[in-house]
Amino acid sequence: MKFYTPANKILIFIIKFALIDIMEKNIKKVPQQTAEQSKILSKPRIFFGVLFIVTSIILAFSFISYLLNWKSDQSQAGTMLDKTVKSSNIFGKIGDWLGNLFIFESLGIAAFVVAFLFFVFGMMILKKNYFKPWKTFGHSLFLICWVPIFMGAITNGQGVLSGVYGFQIMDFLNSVIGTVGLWLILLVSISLYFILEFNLNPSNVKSKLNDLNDQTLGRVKAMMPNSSENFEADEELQNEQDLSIKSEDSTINKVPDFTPEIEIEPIVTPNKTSFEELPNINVTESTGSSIDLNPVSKPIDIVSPKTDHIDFKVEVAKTIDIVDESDKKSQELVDKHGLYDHKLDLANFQMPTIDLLRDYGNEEIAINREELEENKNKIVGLLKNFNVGIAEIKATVGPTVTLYEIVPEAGIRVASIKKLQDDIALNLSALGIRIIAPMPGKGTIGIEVPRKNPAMVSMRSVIASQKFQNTDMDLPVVFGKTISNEIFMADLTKMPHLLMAGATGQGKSVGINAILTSLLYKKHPSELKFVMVDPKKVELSLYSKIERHYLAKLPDGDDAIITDTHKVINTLNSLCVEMDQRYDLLKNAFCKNIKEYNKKFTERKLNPENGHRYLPYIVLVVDEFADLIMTAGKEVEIPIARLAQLARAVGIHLIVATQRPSVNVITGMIKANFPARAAFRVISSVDSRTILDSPGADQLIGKGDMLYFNGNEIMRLQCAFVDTPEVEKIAEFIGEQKGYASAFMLPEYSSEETTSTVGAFDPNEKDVLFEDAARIIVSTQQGSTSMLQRQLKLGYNRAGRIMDQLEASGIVGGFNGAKAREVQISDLNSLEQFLEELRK
Ligand SMILES: Nc1ncnc2c1ncn2[C@@H]1O[C@H](COP(=O)(O)OP(=O)(O)OP(=O)(O)O)[C@@H](O)[C@H]1O
Repeated sequence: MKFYTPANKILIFIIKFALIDIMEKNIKKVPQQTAEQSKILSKPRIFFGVLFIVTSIILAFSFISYLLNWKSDQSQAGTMLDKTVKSSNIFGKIGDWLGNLFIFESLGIAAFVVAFLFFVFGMMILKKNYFKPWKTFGHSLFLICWVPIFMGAITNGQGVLSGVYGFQIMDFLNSVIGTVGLWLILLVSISLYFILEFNLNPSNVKSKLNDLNDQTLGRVKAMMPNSSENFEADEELQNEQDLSIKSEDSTINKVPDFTPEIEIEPIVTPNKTSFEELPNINVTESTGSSIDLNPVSKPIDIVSPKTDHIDFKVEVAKTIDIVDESDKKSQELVDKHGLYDHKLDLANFQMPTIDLLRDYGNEEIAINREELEENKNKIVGLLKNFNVGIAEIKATVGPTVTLYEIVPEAGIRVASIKKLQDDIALNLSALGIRIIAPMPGKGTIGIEVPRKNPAMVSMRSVIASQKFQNTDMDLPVVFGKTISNEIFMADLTKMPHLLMAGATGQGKSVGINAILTSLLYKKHPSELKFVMVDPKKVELSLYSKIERHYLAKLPDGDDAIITDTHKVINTLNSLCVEMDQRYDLLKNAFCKNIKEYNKKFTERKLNPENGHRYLPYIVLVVDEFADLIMTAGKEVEIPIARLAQLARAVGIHLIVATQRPSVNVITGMIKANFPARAAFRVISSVDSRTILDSPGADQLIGKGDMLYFNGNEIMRLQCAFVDTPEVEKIAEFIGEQKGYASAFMLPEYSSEETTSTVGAFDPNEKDVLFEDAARIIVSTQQGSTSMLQRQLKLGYNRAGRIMDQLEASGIVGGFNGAKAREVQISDLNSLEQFLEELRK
């Protein structure tokens, strides 16, 4: 079968041209370009645009004509130059040739898709963006592949509907997999296509049908009288409308007994709510006219038929128009450039694949009936010995723990069962017995008994689960499975910070890796950055490979993974600066949180020239917090507490882990701001109380057995297991892909001791960019080195030197801690005079 048929060549040419056009569009995202400029079409564009559209029309009509006459015309092959032979095609022999080429010899009726592509392409060249290029080409390609084979299967190659291409592939498939297989492929592929492309699944279709139903019902209801009062009113209205039809030349204002028909545009609901308290005013929905929402709009007079013609004036507040104006601008930008795509810099970035995670294979929960029966008998027997009668007992088998739920007989006190925890543990001779009395929301008492042969919960199984794959959480963190074997996930943005504790060797590092892995599997590098603090130096070092993709660091930081306590202090303070800057951006954009802000930015409602940028989430991971507190104390505690208190709205979240959850490490200030806690096995019940405010973590069995407290209730989970080689593979997979030029730069922060006193200003030694920098600083009124870095594309050291010179010359004030320096000159005119003076 020939691949390079003329039809295919044309298709390839179209795709190439489309790619060039799309790339051109992306490159041309220059904000200064005005809407007018972009609308002007160059002559070649007009020529080629029209050429493509005309070609598409010729193709389409030739194809239609060919389909009607192909039998009689096919015998004329090779008579192109013979004037005596006439063709019945609307475009003569050329039309006939085109039809033969595209329909008979290649694609069958799918040739119309080619004609359509010519049309789309012509439209794109003329900058009429009615079609989304990628989607259109995607759909077209699918149809070009699928339709001929399908037609071939239906017609069995008879006629021209399948074309040679369709028939040959159908024939080949038929011989390889048989007719049933062929139909199966066709049906599965078209179903998949609809499901994936149009998100058609039964629930979706059902909800869409429901919506449609609701809308229709709503409309019908709106037309129906819903009370006798309304009914009467409607009758009156009907009478009055009849009247109004009779007196055709009367107007609303002139005729008192006339109820106006007002069509409310979709944004203004034809509301009963705003009008129903007014007696006898009927507002009906109709088509044709609309309320003018312009500020100059005439007041609308609504005349009530019953109340002696009291004028009711509705005026539209002018502010609506202001919003409309800015919305219009952003809409224009969106129409021109599309929505802002934060992934564009790393558009080809591939998310890690599931096969990077190991399949451990032993995840089936094998129910050992003997063990269950034995434990049940022991529990019942023991409770009986202590005169605790049981009405019912039920067991739920989880990966590591079996939960026995008992309903005690009437009159038994819960406290008396709780007291028996140690006795039950002794009797079952098992570690890790936990009694939950009562089980929240269940009316039972739970006894968790560890299983003799626990099942492994692998990271692979939880990442591959539908629950994780289909989640719409902003920062989904999958911990593992609950004791009823359900996958447990939580949204880090809702936590909003997580405190983890666990004695050494109990699964804390695996837990951190599980959290990081789940985020890496869901978030694009443009959406998420990690700040990693690892005083132990070995736990998080694996992640250094993803520095240019996912890590954030200080401008002068050598390693993105911070191991030095002094640098930790600077980084935490720098995060506080980032937090403050983000709050300023949110304030200027009138947004309450990062989600709203990023949405506005994506919709091009925020101007990057005013400092706005797409804000990735930042997750700070501290592996050994106790060590930091011991070496740096308050210097670390204060910024951590500040971040924990304030940073959630601006997308900065903290995960702090410690081996020793003692009160001098997890102070009241820290604890109060970390509602979500995860506890692996700890040494004593005092530690358990420090981390969870209740005992229990000391009763865990280790190896990822954990308790998770979400602020309300404590849940027992089995943490998913992800081994170091798996994390290494994921980091390698990401690290090998194209990344950003460097790690995400946090704002500079230098502690007071590190900023040297700035000497006297020497005009001869000033940097060549000194004046430009001064203009930027004065025009923005922000004395920030990182802004200079960004605007002038400088390294940190040079920008810092220029800032020192600006300070020495008196243009900016001294170093101001976490805040930007004060700018001493208020406008550009004064600055120019000042620079003139300096030049003398
Ligand atoms: N979720 C889990 N499932 C199965 N086994 C686990 C799980 N988590 C941890 N383990 C086992 O426990 C061992 C120790 O885990 P991990 O390294 O996470 O401990 P740790 O608490 O971080 O210790 P340290 O603080 O000393 O680093 C692992 O090597 C593994 O064998």
